[in-house]
Amino acid sequence: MTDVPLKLFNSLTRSLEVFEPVHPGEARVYTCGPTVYNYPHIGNMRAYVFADVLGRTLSWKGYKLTHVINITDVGHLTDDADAGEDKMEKMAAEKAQSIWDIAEHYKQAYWADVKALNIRQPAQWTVATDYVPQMIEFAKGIADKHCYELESGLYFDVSTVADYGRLARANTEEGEGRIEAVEGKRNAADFAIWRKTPPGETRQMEWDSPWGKGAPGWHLECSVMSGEVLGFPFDIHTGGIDHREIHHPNEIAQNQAHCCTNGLDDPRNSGARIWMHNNFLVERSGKMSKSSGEFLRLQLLIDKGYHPLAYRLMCLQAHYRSELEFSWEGLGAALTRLKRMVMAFAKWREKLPDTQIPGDSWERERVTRDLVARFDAAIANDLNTAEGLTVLEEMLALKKVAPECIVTAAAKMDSVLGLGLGNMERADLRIRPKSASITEAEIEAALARRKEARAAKDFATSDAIRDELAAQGVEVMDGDPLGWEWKL
Ligand SMILES: Nc1ncnc2c1ncn2[C@@H]1O[C@H](COP(=O)(O)OP(=O)(O)OP(=O)(O)O)[C@@H](O)[C@H]1O
Ligand SMILES: [Zn+2]
Repeated sequence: MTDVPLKLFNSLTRSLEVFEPVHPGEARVYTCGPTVYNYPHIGNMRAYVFADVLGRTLSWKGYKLTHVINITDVGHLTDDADAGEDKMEKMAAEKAQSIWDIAEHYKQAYWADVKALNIRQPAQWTVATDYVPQMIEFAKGIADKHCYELESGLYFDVSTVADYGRLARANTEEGEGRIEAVEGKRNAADFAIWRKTPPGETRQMEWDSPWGKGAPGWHLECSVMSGEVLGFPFDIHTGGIDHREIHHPNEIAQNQAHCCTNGLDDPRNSGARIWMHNNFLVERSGKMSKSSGEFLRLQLLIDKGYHPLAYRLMCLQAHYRSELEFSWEGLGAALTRLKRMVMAFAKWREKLPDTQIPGDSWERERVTRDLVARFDAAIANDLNTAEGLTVLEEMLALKKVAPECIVTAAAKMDSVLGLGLGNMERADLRIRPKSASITEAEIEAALARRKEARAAKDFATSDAIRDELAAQGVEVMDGDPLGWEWKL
């Protein structure tokens, strides 16, 4: 069944590669986590839905997965390169709160979204500020050969490693034109691995180091946390497509320097074998961003009555390497599709015999075996979740198949998709929008009265109830094929 080799798109080579684990039978994955200076927008969450599907796929393929996601609570500047202020310091100043409080609040908010989207818990969440001593050690190890000191910090000289910027395929001479000119920098693309606190200033977060009081650079953080927990080289490093341009090339440069110093002599040792990137969720007006004022949070979707897993499904409908445009209509369509799947699955579940069903029951029938194999081939082809979904739907639409075969095969497919079909009822998908003035219980009570009136052929009362509900924004849907009866 799981014998189709897993192929993944490696951004380093810009090609599909068969996954060959560094450690037989294992898969070690590092995902760049959020900078917890603000709520994540749903675009950010696309990056974690993608990483989650990757992890689930590796588990499906039988690898023992170790997944690490970090929490950045220091060092990420308002520009990915060396320009601007520390995002955390800036927000703390704006809110007149301590950075630690800011970090805690937004980390919890992020975790709430992770849970709502059925993103599995990684083996470890690494928090940047817990690893500062290791970051200093790492920097000390590469400082002599690869770095130089300026007034503002310790800088990495990108000309000291072979083939810098190959991930971005950027022209390093121009440094993409985004890198702030710092007096004394040897190459435009050189970056700070340690930022000194300017004389006369105190930062809320600062540590002593051989280069003076200061804070680690954002790129250093991810090199250190990934190497510490997973060991170089590990299998897969993931992040959003923007990280392909600056953050990950800089991580790679540091990893190369570190690995060479530590006897892993290949000058192109990038730290991770495969680098994978999800494309952006965009709005009609452009890339979604929380730096630009109003932004879409998962909670806003819920407040408007959309189940968060409809957003997960929306992500799965697109390939992770394609841009995905967000629209409310698209989200509504995803919710309807999810409802259909949940209801179809529930129908099969109702038909199950009372006995305990073995998880491998799907292997008994040819049709479910074939469909699981097709699902496997889709997912093994660089995570083609869109096709995986249609295979699942095709199976749920079958007739005259033993229900235990369908239910176990669907549960198996859902272990990759993560839609939670097994523990959802259609009523769970009906969320009352925050703006609604009427409660679900009130709606249900009104509908029960209306049903009685109709049974008694009292159509005047029945119509009056419908009109009352309409006045409160509730649309009664007689004969709704999905059996939803009402919507707000
Ligand atoms: N619109 C988007 N669609 C998909 N992924 C995104 C989008 N914007 C950011 N990401 C990814 O989300 C993850 C978390 O990013 P992070 O917390 O650093 O947010 P950010 O870069 O400060 O956000 P923004 O720049 O949108 O304000 C990263 O992997 C990043 O590449
Ligand atoms: Zn990172």
